[in-house]
Amino acid sequence: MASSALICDTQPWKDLKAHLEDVKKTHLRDLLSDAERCKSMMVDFDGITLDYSRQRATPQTLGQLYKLAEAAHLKEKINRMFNGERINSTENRSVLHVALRAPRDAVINSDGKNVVPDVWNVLDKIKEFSEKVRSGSWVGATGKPLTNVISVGIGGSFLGPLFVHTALQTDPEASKSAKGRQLRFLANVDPIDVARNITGLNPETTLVVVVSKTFTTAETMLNARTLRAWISKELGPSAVAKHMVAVSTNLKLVEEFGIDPKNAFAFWDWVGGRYSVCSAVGVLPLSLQYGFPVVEKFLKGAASIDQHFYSTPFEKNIPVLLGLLSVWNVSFFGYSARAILPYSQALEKFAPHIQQVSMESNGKGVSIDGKPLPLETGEIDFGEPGTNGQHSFYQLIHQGRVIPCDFIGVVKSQQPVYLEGEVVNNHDELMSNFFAQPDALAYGKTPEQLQQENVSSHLIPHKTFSGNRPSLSLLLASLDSYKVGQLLAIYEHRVAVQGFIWGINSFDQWGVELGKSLATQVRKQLNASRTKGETVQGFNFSTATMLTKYLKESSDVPANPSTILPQI
Ligand SMILES: O=P(O)(O)OC[C@H]1O[C@](O)(CO)[C@@H](O)[C@@H]1O
Repeated sequence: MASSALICDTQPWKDLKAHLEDVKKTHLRDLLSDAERCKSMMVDFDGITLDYSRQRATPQTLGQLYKLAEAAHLKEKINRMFNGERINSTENRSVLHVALRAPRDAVINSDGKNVVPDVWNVLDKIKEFSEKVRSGSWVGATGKPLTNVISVGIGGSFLGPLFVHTALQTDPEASKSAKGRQLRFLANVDPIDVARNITGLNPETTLVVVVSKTFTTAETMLNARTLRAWISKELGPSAVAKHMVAVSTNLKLVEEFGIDPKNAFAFWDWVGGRYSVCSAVGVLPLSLQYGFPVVEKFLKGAASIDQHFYSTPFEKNIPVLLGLLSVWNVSFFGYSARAILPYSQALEKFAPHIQQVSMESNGKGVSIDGKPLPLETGEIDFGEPGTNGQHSFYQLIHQGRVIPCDFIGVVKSQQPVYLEGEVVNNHDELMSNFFAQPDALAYGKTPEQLQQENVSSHLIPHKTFSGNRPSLSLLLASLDSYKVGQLLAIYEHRVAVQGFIWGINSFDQWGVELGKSLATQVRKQLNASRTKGETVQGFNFSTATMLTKYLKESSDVPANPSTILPQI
């Protein structure tokens, strides 16, 4: 790709900097008194309402952000992504997670080849396999049906599927079809995680799905070897063929591990790990748990947003609006964090997933051409479901630092509870908070209001809320598998929009490599010290001292214990 100007050197960027000073003059509570402005800041699409009227922005800000999008060639970049161009230039790969949820008859090319038939071959294979396992026609080595699944993977091979699983558990249709089945996730290399995962499970009725794009990730491979040993010890080595399957782009390593390639489910290098939940990475374990039809609905939800993102003018395009407003908050206001606050317990794993999608994608220091960036990209994403978060970190959000918030609410509860004699049901109670918090942040409370309430003067400074704190609200009609797919795709594309505007590569992750290679050196040292008694060398004073202490104090841990971890 030809080298291009940094976005911060363009005129629209400079104009926005100047405009910022104007916007800062008006408090959000005054912006909110303009009903016409608020009306123009609401978008409805396919059961989703976005209200961004509580952003510190005016219609003029939006106009200027569209000019910025033009300067960043946003539309062209979106098209290049959908056209399968190799926009992940440092890895020379296309970025085609949208193909994973495209309808069977769609045509999406990578290198001149339509990838959609390959996608559907794997989906059909997953459908067939998961139906066999669920119906009991595929059984374990001792002839028992496999009712439990442990999905072994980390990062993108874990967080997305966990988020979707946690959300689907509360969907009545999905939970009905999951009856009698369990799905667990093993990610951490901490032995506690493997011990917790196998606790209460019988290997005779357990299927292990090893999920790794590369099939080289240290944590996943060690956990996979540990579970292989657990199965072999209990059922004999030949049981592995019936009890272990894999999801990977590296089918050669899958075979070398001892998993029959017939039981491997492929995906492709044009799917980034953190964008892989719609590939076999998520679709296989979720189909085993809920059945393929439920997962197909989830894919259709994501596809509905893909279409919306691709074809809707920016003024009504939810991921584009969200992306532009995030750039506005991060790069102009200098707000470096973003809170993701779903008022839905079913979405408790949404923020952890988006943390990876967003922070691994956009936490970059150079432009896509390799030029050092004079601006910060990405933001610190964190979040918890409301109302739990209100009793935890909201104090800081209300009176401490300014952190733009995403409030996500659901109109119809998945599992309504009504108490006799109470008019406001439990979901109404939850949603009362969803509606109240954004206004509390925006309006705040002035010293004059407190005086009128006869608050003692020494408490007035403590009870004052400055307000003027931006948020946006996403209201979903329900939270079935279709909506979960939509929500996922909205955030995936929002992150891409931010990266496209900042002019970075949102699809590589070189920043995770250095720590991995240093861990390899430490691992070698531990091995040499434990097996040959070699002293610690080649590390700085601090690391050498701590490592030596660790080796000394863990010397009573046997190097090669012959038993598999106890269950806890
Ligand atoms: O699926 P794999 O290849 O095991 O990788 C797991 C994760 O590790 C990372 O490479 C980061 O270390 C992520 O990008 C990826 O999702």
